[in-house]
Amino acid sequence: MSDGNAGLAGGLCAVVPVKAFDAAKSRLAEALPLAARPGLASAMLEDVLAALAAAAVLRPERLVAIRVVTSEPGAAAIAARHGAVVEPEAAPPAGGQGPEAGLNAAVDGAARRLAAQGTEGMLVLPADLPCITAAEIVGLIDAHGAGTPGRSPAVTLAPARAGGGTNALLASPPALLPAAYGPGSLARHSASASARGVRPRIHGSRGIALDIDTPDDLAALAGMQPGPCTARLLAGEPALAADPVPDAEAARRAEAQAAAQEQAAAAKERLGALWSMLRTAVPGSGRS
Ligand SMILES: Nc1nc2c(ncn2[C@@H]2O[C@H](COP(=O)(O)OP(=O)(O)OP(=O)(O)O)[C@@H](O)[C@H]2O)c(=O)[nH]1
Ligand SMILES: O=C(O)[C@H](O)COP(=O)(O)O
Repeated sequence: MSDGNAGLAGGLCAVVPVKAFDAAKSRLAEALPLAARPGLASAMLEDVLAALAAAAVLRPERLVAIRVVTSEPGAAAIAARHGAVVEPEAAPPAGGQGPEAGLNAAVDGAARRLAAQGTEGMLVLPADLPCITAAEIVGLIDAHGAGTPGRSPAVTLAPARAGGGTNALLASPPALLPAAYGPGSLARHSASASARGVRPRIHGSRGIALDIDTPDDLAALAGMQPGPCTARLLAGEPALAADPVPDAEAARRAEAQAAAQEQAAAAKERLGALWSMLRTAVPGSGRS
């Protein structure tokens, strides 16, 4: 992976915007006291960056750098553990619109810098996706397509499970679209791509779809497999000592394991559907 600016031209740079930990996750106020929210925000960031670092090992020629755009001092140590570079965020424009003004300004600033450096594309992921896996990131990057010099513009979007949000935004070139986060942003990002003559690819992915905004999202974590830092936090265990940046073999094993789990879940779903079809088609075939 690039150590910052060098060698970006041929690939994608991941950008993770991070709000100050002590202001983050305010919509969880009903479920989590203020004192618990910075810990959750930093654990989820740790899991997102670990998944990105592992994906960079699996697709070294495509995912060439990871940047964390933030004014949060505590993000530096976390970023460093995963080979990510911190970029200070620009202040949002005065009178910027809505609570997402800071997020949109941070992403647009990162996109402009990447465009100026000749980077092929940008992958924006929020820091609140505790279930994201390296295999899912690889799936997203592969769906976006191979990078070729002077490739045509492309946009790939991964939806949030709720609220019409955008949980992953891949744009080639990086500043193709202005960031338009906020409720219903998936439709805005899609329309913005179409207006530029680019048909957006919509790439659904189960772990990426769960961003933790509300108490309902926290409850949804119960049926999912969060990354190790978030899992330990939710189990009330002390934080994990950071895993080192994964080697290629460990990343491949994790990818194979995640793919096997996904296949097993899909097979179970197909069997369930087949069983209920049979029960409908052949009355009295059910055991109940
Ligand atoms: N750099 C930067 N990142 C932001 C800003 N606002 C939100 N983010 C990040 O954008 C992603 C999505 O954020 P949200 O879920 O909208 O905001 P949040 O602070 O995590 O949660 P709420 O306080 O409940 O809105 C997360 O990674 C946030 O850390 C901002 O002003 N600057
Ligand atoms: O547009 C979005 O997806 C959101 O506003 C930003 O993320 P959130 O769903 O975490 O608020």
